[in-house]
Amino acid sequence: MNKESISGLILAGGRGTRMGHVDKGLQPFGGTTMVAHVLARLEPQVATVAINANRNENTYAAYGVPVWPDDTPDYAGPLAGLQAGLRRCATTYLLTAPCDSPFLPADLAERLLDGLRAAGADLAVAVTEENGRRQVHPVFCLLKTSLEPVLSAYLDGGGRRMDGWYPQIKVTEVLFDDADAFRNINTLDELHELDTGSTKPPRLADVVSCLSAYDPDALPVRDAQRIIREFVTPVRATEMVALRAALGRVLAADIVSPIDVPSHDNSAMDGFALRGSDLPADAPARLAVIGTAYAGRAFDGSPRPGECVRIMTGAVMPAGCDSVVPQEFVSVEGDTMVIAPGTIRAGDNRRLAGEDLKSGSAALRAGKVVRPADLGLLASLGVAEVPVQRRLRVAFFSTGDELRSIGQSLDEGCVYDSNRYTIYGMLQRLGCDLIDMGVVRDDPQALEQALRDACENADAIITSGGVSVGAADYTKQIMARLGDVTFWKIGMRPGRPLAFGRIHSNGRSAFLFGLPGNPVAVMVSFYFFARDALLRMMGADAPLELVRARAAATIRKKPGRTEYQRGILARAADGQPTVTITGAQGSGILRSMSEANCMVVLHDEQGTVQAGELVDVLLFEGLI
Ligand SMILES: Nc1nc2c(c(=O)[nH]1)N[C@H]1C(S)=C(S)[C@@H](COP(=O)(O)OP(=O)(O)OC[C@H]3O[C@@H](n4cnc5c(N)ncnc54)[C@H](O)[C@@H]3O)O[C@H]1N2
Ligand code: MOO
Ligand SMILES: [Mg+2]
Repeated sequence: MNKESISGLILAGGRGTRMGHVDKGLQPFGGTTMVAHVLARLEPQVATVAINANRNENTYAAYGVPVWPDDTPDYAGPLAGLQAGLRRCATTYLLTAPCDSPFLPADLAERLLDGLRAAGADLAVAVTEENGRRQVHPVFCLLKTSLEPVLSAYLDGGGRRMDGWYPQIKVTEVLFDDADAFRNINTLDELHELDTGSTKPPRLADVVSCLSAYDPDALPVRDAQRIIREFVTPVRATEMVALRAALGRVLAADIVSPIDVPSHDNSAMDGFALRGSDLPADAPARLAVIGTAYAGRAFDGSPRPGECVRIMTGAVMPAGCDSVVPQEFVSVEGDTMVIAPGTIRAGDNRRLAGEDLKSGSAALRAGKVVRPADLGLLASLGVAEVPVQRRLRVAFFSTGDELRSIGQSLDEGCVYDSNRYTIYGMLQRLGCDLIDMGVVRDDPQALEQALRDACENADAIITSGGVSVGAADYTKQIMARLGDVTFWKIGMRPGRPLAFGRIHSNGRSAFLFGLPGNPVAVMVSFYFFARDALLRMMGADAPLELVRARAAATIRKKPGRTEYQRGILARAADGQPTVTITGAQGSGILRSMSEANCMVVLHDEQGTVQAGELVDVLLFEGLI
C-alpha cells in the first residue's frame, strides 16, 4: 500500500453539543484522551496526520501534529473541516476519521484506497452491516485532494450534509466487517461507561435499603463505610508504563512469571560444590578440586564421585552436585579439599531453580499498589513495562466566606484555609491526579459552578465545610440538586457530618465526598471514608491495618459512637508499644494532629479505657 500518497485528518472541530459542549477529542479515555487514541491508530496508516480543531488549538498542537481550524466561521460541521484539510493537504489523497472513534480499523487507509482504485472512484467511504442493516460512515472516507473546488462550491451554496455533495462526484462504498471499530462515543456517560466498565451505578436508596436499620442522623461508622464501598465503582481504564513509573501505581493485571527465578540451581555460598553422597559419615573426606564455577560463568563438566568444584555465590551448581560447603569450614591441601564429618548436610547451601518464582505462576496480583520490592521483583522477571490503572482524577476545594488563602490578609474573623493543604497531602500520597480548585465562597451560584466544573473534569470530588446545619451552609442544597447525594450524621467524633453521593453535570458524573469543615474532622473523615472509596475506584486492594498497643493512661470514652483520638505511639520502659493521647482533642486543633504519629480508634461498643488496656491504633507512617 502506498501510504506516502495519503494524509490523515482527524475531525475534532465540532461543538460537542451532545457532550454538553465539551471538546470531545480532549475527553479522558483509556488513560489518555480520545484524540490520542485516534492519532495512535491513524499515524501508522498514512504519511502525515493533522487535526481539524476550532478550539483548544494549543492543546491539540501538543500532540505534535499540525492543527487546522475551519476556514469558515460558526462550526459549519465536518465538511468545513474536510475543506480545511483538502486546502492544506500536500498528498494525492486525504483520509478522515472523527476524534471520537478510538477503535477505528488499523487497515482503514489500505482498504479504502484499494476500494477507491478498484472502482476508479473519487471518494471511498466505509460501510458496515449489522443485523442486515447497512450503515454508511461518511466521516470515515478517503478522497482525492483534487476535489477541493467541488466541495467548496457545495459549501458556498449552503450545503452542509456530509454526503450532500456525493451526486457531483464518483463515490464507492467499502465494506468493513467490524462494526464496533467505527463506534463513536457521543455522550459523556457513554465515554465514562467505556472508561469505567460500569453501566449505571446503583442508586443510594438501593444500597441503603440493604441495611436492617438505617438512620441517616445516627449512622454507625461501619454502616457508612459499607454503603460507600458498595456505591463506588472502579475506573476500568488502564495503561502501560515503564517499570520505574509503576512505583505507587495500582497493578491492572496479574503479572505471571515468564521464567523460573532463579533459572538454575545455584550456590548460596562461596565454597565447594560437592555430591551429598560424598559427605563423610565419621571420618574426614578428601575430595579432588577439579575446577571453578563463577557467578555468570558455569563450570563446564560433571564432577565424578570423590570430586568437587570451587564455587562462588550465585554460580550455577555443577551437574551431579547438590550441596555446598562454605570455604571457611574446610581446609585445602594443594588440589584436595578436606572436610570434617558433620560440617554440612546433603542439600545445604543450594538455592533451587524456581524457589523464588516458578514460571507460569502469578508473581504479583492485580490490585496491588507497587512498592520498591515489587519493582525489584518485576525486574527479576525481566518485565520492562507494567499494566497499571490510570490515575484517579480528584478535584477538591474548600468552602467558606471566612477562609483566606495564603498571601491574603487575614481580615477580622477569618482563618487561613488549611483543609486544602491537608487534603492535598492525603490525595498526593494516594497517588491521585489532583485538581485544586481553591476556595469557593458561601454563595449558591459559585458553589454550583464549582461543583459542576469539578464533576465535568474529575472522577471524584472532595469538598470541605458547609455540610453541617449552619445558616450559610448552602453546600447541601446544591449538592442534593446536582445528583444522588445523602447527608449523614455519623456516630463518630470528630467528623460527624458527611455528605456522600454522585453528582452529574453535562453528561458527566463524579463521586462526591462533602467532608466537614473542622480541620481535624476533615482528615478523620478522609482517612476513614474517602480513602477506602478512592482506592476502590483506583482498583486497589489496600485496607487500613490497625495495630494493638497499650494505653499509657485512662482514655475517657462514651459507648455508642466511634472516637478517633490523636496519639503518640512509643516503646515504654519495658519495651512494649504504648500509646499516649496528644492533649486537647477539639476537632479544630490541628496542632495535636501534627504532633501525633497515630490515631487511637475507639470502637462503638467500647467505653472508657483503663491504663494498661490494649487499644487499636492506626499508624500514620508505614514502611514503604
Ligand atoms: N448545631 C450544630 N452545629 C454543628 C454541628 C451540629 O451537629 N449541630 N456539627 C458540628 C460539627 S461536629 C462539625 S464537624 C461542624 C461541621 O461544619 P461544616 O461542615 O458545616 O463546616 P463549616 O461550618 O463550614 O466550618 C466548620 C469550622 O471549620 C472551619 N473551617 C472550614 N473550612 C476550613 C478550611 N478550609 N480551613 C480551615 N478551617 C476551616 C470553619 O472556619 C469553622 O470553624 O459543624 C459543627 N456545628
Ligand atoms: O464531628 Mo465535628 O468533626 O466533631 O467537629
Ligand atoms: Mg457549618
